[in-house]
Amino acid sequence: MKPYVILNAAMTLDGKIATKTGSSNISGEKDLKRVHELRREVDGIMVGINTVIADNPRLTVHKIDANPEDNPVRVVVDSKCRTPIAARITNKDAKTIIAGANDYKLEFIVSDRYANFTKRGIDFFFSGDKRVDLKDLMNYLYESGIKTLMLEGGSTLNFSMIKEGLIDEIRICVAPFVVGGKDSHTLFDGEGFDTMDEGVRLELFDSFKLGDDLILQYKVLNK
Ligand SMILES: NC(=O)c1ccc[n+]([C@@H]2O[C@H](COP(=O)([O-])OP(=O)(O)OC[C@H]3O[C@@H](n4cnc5c(N)ncnc54)[C@H](O)[C@@H]3O)[C@@H](O)[C@H]2O)c1
Ligand SMILES: Nc1nc(=O)c(N)c(NC[C@H](O)[C@H](O)[C@H](O)COP(=O)(O)O)[nH]1
Repeated sequence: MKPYVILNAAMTLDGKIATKTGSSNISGEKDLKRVHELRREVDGIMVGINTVIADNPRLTVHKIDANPEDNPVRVVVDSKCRTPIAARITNKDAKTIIAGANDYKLEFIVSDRYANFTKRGIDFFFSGDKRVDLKDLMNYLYESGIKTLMLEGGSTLNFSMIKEGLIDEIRICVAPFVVGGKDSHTLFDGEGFDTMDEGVRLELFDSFKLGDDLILQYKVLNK
């Protein structure tokens, strides 16, 4: 079993979710409120380790009225357990799970870092050898009570998740500017598919303007 997974992201018209320097201020104010309403609705929110390092996000509901119990469980996909101990996702505002890979587990669980994380109440889940096995992780999260999960990037994790058929819905904010750059991060990076035929098919079920931005909502078809 797996949670119902909604990928949410903001991109420029040219499909970039961050520049090569990591600059990623894309959504307008109204879209940020929409994002926080979605955060309030879901049981969990997941990002890749590079997003934690680049953005130091809180992953809590803080741009709209909310109670502490509205915060989703935060999940970081972090094979080598590189999450900085001072990262905001380690604070007490919400529960946090770090998902690591088995090849790095033994060394990590005897370290002072591990002791520090567990002292802060952070949970760990290990699966896969060099990279986190995302199917196993989804099953673990579902069994832990996370029935709906918001995926908030970045590009590499987004591609692995869609390639493995783990994304159910995609909600995209398209902002009215372009930044270009072959080294910018796009909505889906990873290794990509070789042919268009292999592309994951989507069905647009809603679209609307929000402030200056355009919101596109898709169901994922061939999972
Ligand atoms: N505009 C937006 O909506 C938005 C949202 C989130 C992130 N971002 C941007 O995305 C950038 C980071 O994206 P990224 O692609 O470098 O990193 P990422 O956040 O996708 O993290 C990827 C890392 O996760 C780890 N990982 C472990 N198991 C994995 C697996 N099975 N599949 C994939 N990854 C696995 C690996 O260490 C991998 O390098 C940042 O610059 C951030 O600002 C933008
Ligand atoms: N929807 C959306 N629009 C953006 O313009 C943007 N940069 C992100 N980026 C996703 C990132 O994971 C974090 O949402 C932000 O870094 C905000 O951090 P908070 O958790 O609110 O502290 N997401």
